[in-house]
Amino acid sequence: MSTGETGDGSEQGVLPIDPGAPRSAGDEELTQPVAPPTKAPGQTQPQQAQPQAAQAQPAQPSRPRPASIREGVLTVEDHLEKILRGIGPLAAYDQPLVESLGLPLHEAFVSPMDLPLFDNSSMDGYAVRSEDVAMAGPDNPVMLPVVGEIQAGSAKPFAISAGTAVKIMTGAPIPRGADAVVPLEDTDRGNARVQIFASAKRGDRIRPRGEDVTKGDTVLGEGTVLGPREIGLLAALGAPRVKARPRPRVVVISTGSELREPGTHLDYDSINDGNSYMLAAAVREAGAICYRVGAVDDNPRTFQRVLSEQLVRADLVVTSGGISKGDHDVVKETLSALGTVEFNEVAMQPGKPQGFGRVFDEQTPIITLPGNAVSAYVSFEVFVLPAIRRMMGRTPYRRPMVHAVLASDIRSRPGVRQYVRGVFEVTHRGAKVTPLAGAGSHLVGTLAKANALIIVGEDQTALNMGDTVRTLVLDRPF
Ligand SMILES: Nc1nc2c(c(=O)[nH]1)N[C@H]1C(S)=C(S)[C@@H](COP(=O)(O)OP(=O)(O)OC[C@H]3O[C@@H](n4cnc5c(N)ncnc54)[C@H](O)[C@@H]3O)O[C@H]1N2
Ligand code: MOO
Repeated sequence: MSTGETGDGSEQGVLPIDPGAPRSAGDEELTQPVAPPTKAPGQTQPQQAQPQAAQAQPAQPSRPRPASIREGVLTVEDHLEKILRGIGPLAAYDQPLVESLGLPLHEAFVSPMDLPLFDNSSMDGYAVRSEDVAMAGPDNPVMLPVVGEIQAGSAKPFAISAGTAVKIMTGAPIPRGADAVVPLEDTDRGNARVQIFASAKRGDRIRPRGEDVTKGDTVLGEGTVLGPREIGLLAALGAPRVKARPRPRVVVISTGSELREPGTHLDYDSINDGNSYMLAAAVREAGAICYRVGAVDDNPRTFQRVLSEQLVRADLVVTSGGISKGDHDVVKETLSALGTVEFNEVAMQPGKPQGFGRVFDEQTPIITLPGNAVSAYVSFEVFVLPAIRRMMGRTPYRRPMVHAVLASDIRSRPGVRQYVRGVFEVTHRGAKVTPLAGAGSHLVGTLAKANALIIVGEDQTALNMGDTVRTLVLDRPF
């Protein structure tokens, strides 16, 4: 059995797309214009195109809503759509080549030159005229005077005349008049004169100009995700920079007066700030640049000050904690007052409380995640990862789902989409996923054992051993 990838992870087929990326059916409604890059004082990268503010563009219920979801609760799709509508692709500009690793090429790359750029030798040996060595053999050496030596990088324009040879190194330009190279091993390696013990045909051991790439060829299409091979090719073609959307700069802030920096003293009532490290790593894994801000306490003034200080370097802010129903939910309290961030209950577990909007004059997008570690992780996977990919112009935005056979029963309550931690493996019988025991949103030990999230739909209350289930296989590049 194959692992049956089902394409984009969207449940109902809505795949919002950025204007620069290839389109597929159903994308039109979220196509947005991209403004030219602008630079605010102190910014190191052009700002992202400003799409509609979240509150100005309420999510349109564009697909059937599972019947079991309570009124007033957003579906996962609704919340994701709201985020993707509210966060546009960053404006593309020239990126240093190595920095472009993992970014999609903004426009097709047309080769400005032939590769190889000139006929050159594929071996160390002697450049000759093939007709001069046509009769050469082990018992019938041909003796030729050596009129010079050409190394790779030698600028000397060489030409040979009939009955002569030039010593030549791998990669060096073939002198005019020569049409073959005899390798050193088939000669006596002479310097003034050389004995040649093998014949050579026209073109032997010559790498001809334009053999690999012809000037004017489209060598990399628009949207090609740049890896080491593509970057190597671009450099070989003389491009020190390449046009791509930049890596988004994501500021990660965790909130909670109980949080301490790992490695510092813990009182009986304090815990280590695991989330900001987990989220920072996830941001980086998604291909973005992360600025991890240590934990801030539950004082709204502190939170507001830290947030506003950070915006100068943020294309996106991600917070964890402080958004549920408690008395000291600092993120919700502070940002609700601004009126540009909406907090909702989303029909998912873990990850029920969520928020999204824009903040301050910069109108920087902010995604607020719940504080429970597993909730923060799952929320990142479901909402932040697609947003980062959209900013970079990487499609699909969402991780493709994989079908796998369930190894033990799962029970769920109706009205929420459950993301159950599991272990995915491919056995000789096909793809299999085993749910891990322990559903608590605080269980980071279990989270670290998982490599997959099993999806239980909103209207499903049970998945049984042997069922084929939808699974997000984590950590896989896509
Ligand atoms: N009365 C209700 N209480 C709660 C509800 C509810 O609906 N009614 N929802 C629960 C759910 S579900 C979640 S999820 C959490 C989300 O709460 P917050 O986003 O406000 O998060 P906090 O209260 O700040 O923290 C929750 C939990 O996570 C720990 N935490 C927070 N930050 C970190 C961090 N950076 N590293 C490690 N652990 C962290 C924190 O200590 C708490 O234990 O609310 C439920 N409550
Ligand atoms: O929804 Mo909370 O995220 O279950 O723990």
